[in-house]
Amino acid sequence: MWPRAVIYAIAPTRGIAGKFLHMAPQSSAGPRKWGALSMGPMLRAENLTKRFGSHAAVDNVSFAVRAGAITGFLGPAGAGKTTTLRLFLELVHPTSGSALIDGRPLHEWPVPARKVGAVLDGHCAHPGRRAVDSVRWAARLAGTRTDAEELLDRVGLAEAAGRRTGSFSLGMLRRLALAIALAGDPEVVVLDEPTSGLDPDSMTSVKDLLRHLRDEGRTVFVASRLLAALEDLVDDLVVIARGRVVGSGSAGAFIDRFQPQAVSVLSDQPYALGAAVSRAGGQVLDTNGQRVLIGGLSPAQLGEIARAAGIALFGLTEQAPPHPPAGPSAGPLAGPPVADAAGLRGEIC
Ligand SMILES: Nc1ncnc2c1ncn2[C@@H]1O[C@H](COP(=O)(O)OP(=O)(O)OP(=O)(O)O)[C@@H](O)[C@H]1O
Repeated sequence: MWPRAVIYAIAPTRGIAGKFLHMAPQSSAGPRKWGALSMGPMLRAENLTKRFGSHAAVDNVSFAVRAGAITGFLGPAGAGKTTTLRLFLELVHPTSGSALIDGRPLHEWPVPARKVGAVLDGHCAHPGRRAVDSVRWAARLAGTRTDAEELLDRVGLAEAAGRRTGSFSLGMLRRLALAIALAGDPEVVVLDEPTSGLDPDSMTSVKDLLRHLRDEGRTVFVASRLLAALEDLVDDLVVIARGRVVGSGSAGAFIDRFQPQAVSVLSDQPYALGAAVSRAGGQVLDTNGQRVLIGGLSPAQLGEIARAAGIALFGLTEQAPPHPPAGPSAGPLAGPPVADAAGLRGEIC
């Protein structure tokens, strides 16, 4: 069942490739699947539980992540995303159940760094060491011949390759962490909030890199609280709340299913915005001073259109559909759908 408290917002980003995810059902009345079965899984959680004392951070979770796709792991703060990633990486041990990578626990792979590269936070290099040396070191540990300079170039750190990382910004450290994770030429890349704290250009380049990794045939599993951070990136989604998977499947189908019918925005150029919207095939449903109600476009599309036209948007709000989607598990969306003033962030909670 989708919980009533699914609140969401979508950033002004491009559309999503509609692909499918294979997921092991948790029970007959278990989490919602909105895609069809497809390729075999690369990551699989089976009845996975992790308790900290009496608290189940991850509660009997089962899901699978398709090989060769980018899968988003979406959930609010405290949902159990990081704990699940840590379970796959064997940084914590499950209370029960299993977290398998390509059918085995990570430690059973001869060189784990060649199977999985992971970034859970941006702090992974000695501050006194040069970036290029940290990447070389990681490559040496994994036994690969990775060209550290080329890899740093791929993550946008070519200029900083020779610098000691103690002076790096958060965004640079995140890129460096990604380069270190990729030094083992891994089949699977696991990332926790990889675009958090990055400026828009850095976000775009990190997302482009992740798409390249997918296009190279790697499996990318990326956790985020924000659908906006994933929407234009992921093929599939697994959604977790309060330690339980509440749904999984095609990201496009997820968005379509919960797409509101109208988007309300504030703009100091309402007429120019209306014209741009009409040119793009959307409809201006209503105007009231600076507030414009737009139909037929997602917030993501609207953001793109406004950005392309050089029009600033403020107070973007999604309007819940007047009739909730049909189906036994598609409860009405509760709470105010939110997107912040710039329309750059959204949250599922
Ligand atoms: N080492 C720990 N000891 C006790 N409780 C923990 C520990 N690690 C996580 N938790 C708890 O488990 C729950 C899930 O935490 P987790 O960090 O996995 O969530 P999350 O979805 O990654 O959240 P966020 O998006 O804020 O990082 C939270 O209630 C958290 O407080």
